[in-house]
Amino acid sequence: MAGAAASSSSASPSPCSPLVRVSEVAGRGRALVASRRILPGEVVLADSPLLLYPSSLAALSSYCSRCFRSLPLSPPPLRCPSCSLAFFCPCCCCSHSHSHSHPVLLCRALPLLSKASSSLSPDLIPSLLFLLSAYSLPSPSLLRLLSLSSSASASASASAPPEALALHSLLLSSLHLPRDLLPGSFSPDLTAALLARDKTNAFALMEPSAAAPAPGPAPTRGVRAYGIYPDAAFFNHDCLPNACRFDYVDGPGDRNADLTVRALHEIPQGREVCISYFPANWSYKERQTRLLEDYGFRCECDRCRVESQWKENDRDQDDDEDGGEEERMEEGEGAEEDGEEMEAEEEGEDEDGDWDGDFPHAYFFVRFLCDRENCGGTLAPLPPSADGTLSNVLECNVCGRLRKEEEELGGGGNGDMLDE
Ligand SMILES: C[S@@+](CC[C@H](N)C(=O)[O-])C[C@H]1O[C@@H](n2cnc3c(N)ncnc32)[C@H](O)[C@@H]1O
Repeated sequence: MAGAAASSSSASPSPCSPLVRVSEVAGRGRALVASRRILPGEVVLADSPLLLYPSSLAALSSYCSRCFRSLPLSPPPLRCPSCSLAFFCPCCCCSHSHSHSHPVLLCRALPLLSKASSSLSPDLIPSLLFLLSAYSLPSPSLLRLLSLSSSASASASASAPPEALALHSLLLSSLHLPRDLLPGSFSPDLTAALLARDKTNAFALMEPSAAAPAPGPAPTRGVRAYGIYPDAAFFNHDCLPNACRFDYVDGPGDRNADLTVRALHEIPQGREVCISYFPANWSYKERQTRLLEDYGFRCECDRCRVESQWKENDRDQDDDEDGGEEERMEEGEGAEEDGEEMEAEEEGEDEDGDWDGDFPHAYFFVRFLCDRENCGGTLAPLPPSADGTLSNVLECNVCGRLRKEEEELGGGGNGDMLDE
């Protein structure tokens, strides 16, 4: 289960939550560690984005370019008068000055990018949108972005990797961006450093799920935007996380694009708080491949230690049952695990609220993995009430389904669905 105890603390930045502090953990870099006992469902962190950027050019006409809410049909959204490609919510976002809502560099580049897009691989567009957004940041935010970790593989080489050089020259050649619009720091090395931060730290914000989820398989949801969150970027990964993240981008208020991380179960003081960087039902092979390629480390969590001992046949079978491909730190869209098989092998909880035994993920799958077909989300309890009363309702962070927790697990069912 998630989280080695932190070994030593450092003078790292303080996160915006009193529930966690930044600590150095051997072999894992900086980590977020519980500064007190955290209750099931408690909000560990609510973090505002340092940077948000659209996932594609098509997303520009569906989501406000400032707050990334879905654009309403009425009253009509405001089209950016300069680039004509970006839209803004009619009320709150139009009232911001144009340069605040839509940075000049991005605004000037979008028509050029749109024109060039037919001759570019679609895979390059999100990276170009990221670079344009990052190079539009004010210096303190750019420095903050660069202070985040980048995966070992990206930072291992002394010179900028070829993909970064190609993207850098695309900004200059295909887009013909005027030099005077680019910051003085614009360089191939900086482009490479920014791309490495994006790869290691970006969270995907999903397209909205249905307000009242219909029964049956979860519909496939694309990505509306990517965000970099300066404090959430300190969460390390665990294949059996003790927390998971939620976003409510279409919600009310001016912090709609915040990322909220809630505890799945009680977390003792001093324990590292970890999330999963992708759907928890991914196979051992998929997890290890993604973590090595995109995050530069080999996972040695309890679950991986157990699964690394499995016979190849078992693993292949496991791989066949899993599926789905997601980008960045995202949960959802995986295929189902065999819940019945997992239930039969449940293990017990130790005194720290972690699960011991040879098969530590059995309990996790039964209790915290959404069983809706095609979902792959993680379930976390709703936050406790003001007087500390724990909620017995679990919310899925992908399909949004609410499920009432059973008094005891192992009764064969998965609790009552509240929203069917
Ligand atoms: C989003 S950052 C997390 C914060 C990071 N540890 C830091 O020092 O800023 C992701 C990076 O943290 C490290 N990391 C995350 N989870 C890890 C784990 N379970 N084991 C080892 N390293 C991990 C990897 O270097 C990864 O590329």
